[in-house]
Amino acid sequence: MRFVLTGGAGYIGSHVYRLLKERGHEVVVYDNLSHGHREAVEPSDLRVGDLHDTEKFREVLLSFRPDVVMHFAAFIEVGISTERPLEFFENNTVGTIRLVQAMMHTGVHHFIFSSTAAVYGHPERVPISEDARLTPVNPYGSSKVMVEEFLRSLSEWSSFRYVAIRYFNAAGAAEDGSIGEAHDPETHLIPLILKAAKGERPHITIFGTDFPTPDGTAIRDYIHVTDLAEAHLLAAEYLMDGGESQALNCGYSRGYSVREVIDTAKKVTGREFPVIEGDRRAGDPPALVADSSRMRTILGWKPTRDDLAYIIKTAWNWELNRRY
Ligand SMILES: NC(=O)c1ccc[n+]([C@@H]2O[C@H](COP(=O)([O-])OP(=O)(O)OC[C@H]3O[C@@H](n4cnc5c(N)ncnc54)[C@H](O)[C@@H]3O)[C@@H](O)[C@H]2O)c1
Ligand SMILES: O=c1ccn([C@@H]2O[C@H](COP(=O)(O)OP(=O)(O)O[C@H]3O[C@H](CO)[C@H](O)[C@H](O)[C@H]3O)[C@@H](O)[C@H]2O)c(=O)[nH]1
Repeated sequence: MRFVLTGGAGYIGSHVYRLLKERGHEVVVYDNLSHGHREAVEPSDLRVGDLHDTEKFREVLLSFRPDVVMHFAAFIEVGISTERPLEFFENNTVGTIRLVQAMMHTGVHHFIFSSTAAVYGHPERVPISEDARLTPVNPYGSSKVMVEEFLRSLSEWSSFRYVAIRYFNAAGAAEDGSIGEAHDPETHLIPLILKAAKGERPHITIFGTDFPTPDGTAIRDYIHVTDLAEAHLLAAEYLMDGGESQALNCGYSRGYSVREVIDTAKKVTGREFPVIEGDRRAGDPPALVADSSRMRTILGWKPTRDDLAYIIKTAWNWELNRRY
């Protein structure tokens, strides 16, 4: 198959890029490199361009003629979204509508969208099924819910079809350590713990020890980025086989607390580092765990890396030998 990946020079997109190439597919990455890394992609597969440059994106679609567009490009930092909400609606919501317009005008009708567990806000029940109410609690989550609603309606009234994958917490790195997570600023738990283990940061702070969870710290469903990448390929095959539009959760349906993640990281790295107990981070829900049965049934997704120690081991390998 032929794929265009927006945001393919970023963390998750570059792992999907790698998987698709390994499986023999043809891939073009469209990324403005605002947060991505040139080194993550073969130079001949990279087109540097912005979501808002509709002309340039149309040219890429017309010259490359993809079967499927996978759309990773977005602003991702929840905290920044609460300070600069407009930028998130502009990049994540308006940017996606412009992109889909260009697709429709050039006859490309299959779309995979990077959605997020943040669409659920503070869920009433855990594990969370796709039928749970979408009540985002920050502009980042709202920007993604608006896109999902746009996609749902568009696909009802046109030949456009999509899979929105609601990622839970993507983590880990390619097994060979050649690509991995490199956000700036980095706010995600596992890379921050590993920077403390490496001595690059003085400590790790636990954001909140008074949550209604067994050890008082927040629970998340950490999923290895390569299992997440597999879900994208399955979703593309599903659409190419005529599958209907869907929004699907992607997680292991198993949660770990912040303390459990820190303890596992200490074992995996063999390093001790200071752990500080701090206040809750604004807006953090106590527990986000996916009910991923729909994805397993509809796409036949069978993750093989459901092991927190393995996830941290690959992230540690990357952290010690980072190329970018
Ligand atoms: N990392 C997670 O745990 C997580 C969880 C849920 C959802 N997501 C979603 O997954 C997607 C990828 O996340 P990531 O962690 O790989 O982020 P990332 O920042 O590493 O990658 C995003 C990429 O998009 C590019 N980009 C941003 N705006 C652009 C624009 N206007 N034009 C062209 N390129 C642009 C950036 O340069 C970057 O390479 C995002 O849509 C994010 O919302 C991520
Ligand atoms: O220094 C830190 C960093 C994080 N945490 C805690 O660790 C957990 C995970 O935090 P991350 O920042 O790694 O991830 P989030 O769950 O906050 O958010 C991530 O996953 C969400 C979906 O679950 C969204 O998609 C979001 O974009 C993405 O960043 C949270 O309880 C957070 O409070 C700490 O205790 N200390």
